Amino acid sequence: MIEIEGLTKTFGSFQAVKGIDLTIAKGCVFGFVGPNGAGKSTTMSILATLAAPTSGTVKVGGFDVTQHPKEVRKRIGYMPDFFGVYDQFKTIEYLHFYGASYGIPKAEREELIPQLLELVNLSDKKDAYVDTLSRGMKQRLCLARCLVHDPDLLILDEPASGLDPRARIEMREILKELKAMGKTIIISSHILPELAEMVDEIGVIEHGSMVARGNISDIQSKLRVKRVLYVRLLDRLDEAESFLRDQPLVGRLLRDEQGIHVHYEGQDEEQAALLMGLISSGYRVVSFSEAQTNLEDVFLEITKGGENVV
Ligand SMILES: Nc1ncnc2c1ncn2[C@@H]1O[C@H](COP(=O)(O)OP(=O)(O)OP(=O)(O)O)[C@@H](O)[C@H]1O
Repeated sequence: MIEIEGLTKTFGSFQAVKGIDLTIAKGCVFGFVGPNGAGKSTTMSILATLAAPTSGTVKVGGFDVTQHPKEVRKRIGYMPDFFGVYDQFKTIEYLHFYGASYGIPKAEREELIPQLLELVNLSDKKDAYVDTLSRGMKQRLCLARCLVHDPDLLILDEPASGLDPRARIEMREILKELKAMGKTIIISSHILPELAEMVDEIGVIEHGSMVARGNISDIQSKLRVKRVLYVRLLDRLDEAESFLRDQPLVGRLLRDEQGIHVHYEGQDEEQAALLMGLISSGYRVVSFSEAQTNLEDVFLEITKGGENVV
């Protein structure tokens, strides 16, 4: 659905995008993650035909964004990070306005728009003025607007930003439905955990370069992000702590009342040996488990200085 090769974009002497290659298959939900100013919006606006590449090629559904922008526009729905919503419209009028702009006949719109409102959970707000909607509702309305012409690809720039947890869950559920309808979705965020729950794959961009790409667990293992083990003991915590400190591959230790968090660089084999060592030394281990690696840590690890190129 998306083929990007050697994409660069410069503004004056500043290079915002520095040679990105990216292929996204049809039906994939792809998360584009990176800190503020990394180049996500620039790349997405090029995909949406609103900015021209400085060099490289970008194709959507086989059509080049520079040579065939109209063909590309038919196939995409673009939700920018800042959008206007024409406050004087009611929700339903707003969607009719966009539908008409795409040349959809009135009779067709009469059928389509209630379905779209249903999809984004705004049926009960159809007669509300747009300026009375909450931020989450406006985001969902904007998503419905992107869908009026039934595009194959959705380009969503930070659709969850500024939403409370409940509104984020709603957005995630809608994206799931869109995926089930066969849409390809590229979605950006500067918060990795926010995306992790919604996407099949992620690409991490920093300073205009793609520094990592894959599914979350691939990226974690490629970066060999340290495991964090939690060892809960019945007693002798002080002794266990110094025992653990002397073991190979053990990093930072953090104590709480019942146990010890162990930053550990070993793999499964070594981890099993560590547990055997504790038990054979007489420590009464209640539990020995791998704590979930914090995605925020993974993200910081990937983007520190842009040197961890995967
Ligand atoms: N029209 C422009 N003129 C000059 N510089 C620009 C322009 N648009 C973007 N930039 C610069 O390009 C870089 C990338 O910006 P971009 O908006 O793509 O980042 P982003 O990853 O989307 O960040 P954010 O999460 O803050 O939206 C930034 O340093 C930005 O200041």
